Amino acid sequence: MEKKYDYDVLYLGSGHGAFDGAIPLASKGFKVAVIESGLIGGTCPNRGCNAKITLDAPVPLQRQVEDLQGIVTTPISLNWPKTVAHKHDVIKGLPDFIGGLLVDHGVTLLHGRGEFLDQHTLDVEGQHVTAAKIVIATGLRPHRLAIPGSELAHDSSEFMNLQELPAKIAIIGAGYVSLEFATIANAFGSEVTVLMHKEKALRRFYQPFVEHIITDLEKRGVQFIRNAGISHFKKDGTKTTIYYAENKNLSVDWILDASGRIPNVENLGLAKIGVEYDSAGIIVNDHLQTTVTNIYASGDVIKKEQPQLTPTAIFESTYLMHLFAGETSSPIDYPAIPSVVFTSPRIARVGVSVAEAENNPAYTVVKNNVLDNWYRQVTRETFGENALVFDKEHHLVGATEVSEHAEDVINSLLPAIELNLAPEQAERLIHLFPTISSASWELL
Ligand SMILES: Cc1cc2nc3c(=O)[nH]c(=O)nc-3n(C[C@H](O)[C@H](O)[C@H](O)COP(=O)(O)OP(=O)(O)OC[C@H]3O[C@@H](n4cnc5c(N)ncnc54)[C@H](O)[C@@H]3O)c2cc1C
Ligand SMILES: NC(=O)c1ccc[n+]([C@@H]2O[C@H](COP(=O)([O-])OP(=O)(O)OC[C@H]3O[C@@H](n4cnc5c(N)ncnc54)[C@H](O)[C@@H]3O)[C@@H](O)[C@H]2O)c1
Repeated sequence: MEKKYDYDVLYLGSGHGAFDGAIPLASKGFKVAVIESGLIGGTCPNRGCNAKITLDAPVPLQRQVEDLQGIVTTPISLNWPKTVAHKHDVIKGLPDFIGGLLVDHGVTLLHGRGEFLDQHTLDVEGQHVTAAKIVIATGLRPHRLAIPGSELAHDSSEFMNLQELPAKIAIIGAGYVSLEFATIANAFGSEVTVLMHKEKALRRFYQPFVEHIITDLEKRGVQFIRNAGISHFKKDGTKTTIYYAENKNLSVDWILDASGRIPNVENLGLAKIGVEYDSAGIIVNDHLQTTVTNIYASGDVIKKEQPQLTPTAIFESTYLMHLFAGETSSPIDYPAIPSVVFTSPRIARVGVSVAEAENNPAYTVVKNNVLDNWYRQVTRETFGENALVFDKEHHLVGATEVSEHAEDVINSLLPAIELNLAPEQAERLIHLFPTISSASWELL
């Protein structure tokens, strides 16, 4: 260590953008500290992925029972308060577990809000802490609509902690959070209206597949209002009224503002020390280095093209660990990063998008109705489409699927894309049979 500093590496934030790198770095003998103002582990374990997927778990089960009606005769009903309590049981130990891992590997945990005093010093609630290198991993927070009454709306964390599910819910926006939570709230019995900003939902996904999801949710009673043009919210006794379009209004019990997430870059002293950022996040070079040489950024707070997901944050914090340990000096080389929206059916994708491939003669797009595969008849799946993108040598370079098993299909196909497998190499990968993996691999 450079002796003049308290630590070799100091992380601001304790999410996946920090702890996945901090733990192995400390194990290698580096002096490491993590500053956290909230729950250890950040968004994903406490109010993101882990919490959400526990609330979602009964939904695909309900769909499967629907598909197997007659074979399975038990009536199925979903219990919201018990699911929320179960979610709490699943996630409540995670901050202590992750904190324990950090401390057991020699990382110092500093509880409190951190703010830069200079390029090597942070103030943590009055304590001055110095480090040779600092990683900003402060993540995102929910965006709030800038309209009168916006304080009457709630965010995704509040939704996941609702003890009773409101009878009538409006969801603003049509991104990941909106469509996942519309699926959950509808399955648990709420009357849901999604108010879209523009014409399209889930803009990074293949639009014909996204429309299948919307059509399915509409059949289940979810209402979609495109180009809603919301002007304001107003409290109306126990209800809240949403005023939108020209002179239209909608009275609901609860509003979820899912209009996006914005980077935590304010009040960190960044401008004072010369770290550049804008409304999309912190600006970094190809070594995740900010405009100040000893300061790096990791995870969602980075301004980037890659999806702002947990696996991306893990990859970045792991890359920085290797960089700091002197195990690489190369620029970060992102692999193919898959993404999935946990609607039901799910939509998942990886690699070259269908839209890009359809406009580029270097690629061939092969579309499959996944129900043609006998294995999908086992659970009587009712819907599923998939689009595979191949290059001229028939290497798989992209895949998108909408179906109840989309996430497993994309996970199965991922090695073919990332390792650029030639058809004869793909043939050598044998999958357990019969499984969704073997059924997906057959498509190659
Ligand atoms: C509802 C929801 C569902 C999601 N579902 C998925 C999913 O299914 N799959 C997936 O891959 N991704 C999902 N994500 C995204 C995923 O949660 C993030 O990509 C991931 O958590 C990013 O990690 P991070 O470390 O960059 O940021 P975060 O996990 O947000 O961590 C940042 C930490 O920094 C702390 N912090 C901020 N400022 C300061 C300060 N000044 N001082 C001290 N501490 C500070 C915060 O308290 C926070 O703990 C979901 C997100 C949400 C909101
Ligand atoms: N399954 C997953 O992996 C998962 C799940 C949830 C969240 N996430 C992560 O969290 C991030 C944030 O998710 P999100 O759904 O909050 O954001 P998002 O960017 O996916 O969607 C935001 C939506 O709000 C709309 N919008 C923007 N401004 C608006 C306005 N003024 N009025 C009305 N609508 C407006 C946008 O058109 C868009 O439909 C995602 O990008 C993703 O990286 C991932």
